[in-house]
Amino acid sequence: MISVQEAKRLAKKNLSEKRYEHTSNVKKLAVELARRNGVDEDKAALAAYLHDIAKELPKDRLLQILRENDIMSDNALQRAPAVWHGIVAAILAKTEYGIEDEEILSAIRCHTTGKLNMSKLDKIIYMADMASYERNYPEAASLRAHVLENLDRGTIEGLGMSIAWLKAGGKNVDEYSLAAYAQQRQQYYGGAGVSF
Ligand SMILES: Nc1ncnc2c1ncn2[C@@H]1O[C@H](COP(=O)(O)OP(=O)(O)O)[C@@H](O)[C@H]1O
Repeated sequence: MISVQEAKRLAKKNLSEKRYEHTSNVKKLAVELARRNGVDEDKAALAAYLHDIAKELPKDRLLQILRENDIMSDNALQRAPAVWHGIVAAILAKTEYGIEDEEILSAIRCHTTGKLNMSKLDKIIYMADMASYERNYPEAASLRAHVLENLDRGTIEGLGMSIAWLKAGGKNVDEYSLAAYAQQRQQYYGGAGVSF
């Protein structure tokens, strides 16, 4: 498996300056969240550096990688192209960078959508991406404060906000997000109804 330093170098090499800056901020928040929640900080750093590694690949290249790695494609071809880059990043992490750790691969794979049964690391990368330090939508700072205070509750808030934004923008919401949101709410708040 590659080192954190090597993952950092790969992110720098493969991403534009702006996206590298985002990635670097995701890493900072992910490591802080890992520290606060008893999660391995190196795993968080590795997943953070690699989460967007496929984001700037052209769509036809993403499609090719998904087709060539059907078994690892997590149903991508039935899902919106906007969520492909995380799945492809996990495929590259495994096949090109030798990452076998399923927790790291899962966190990279589901970073745009979440999924059922999210681990702490899945939540950390999902939320570090959504609330990273350069995000400037109005709720970004409070969402970041909330997730730093409580990972489970912050993740429910993040999933809910993302679903609401997508719906308001007339976009289809990935099934994985709807399932994650319903499950996390059920687990955290008990029987409280889901409003989506
Ligand atoms: N849960 C979702 N279901 C469907 N599409 C989504 C979902 N979350 C994000 N998207 C779409 O995927 C795009 C990329 O998401 P993401 O990787 O989180 O963006 P960013 O580049 O800001 O990190 C978003 O702009 C949005 O259109």
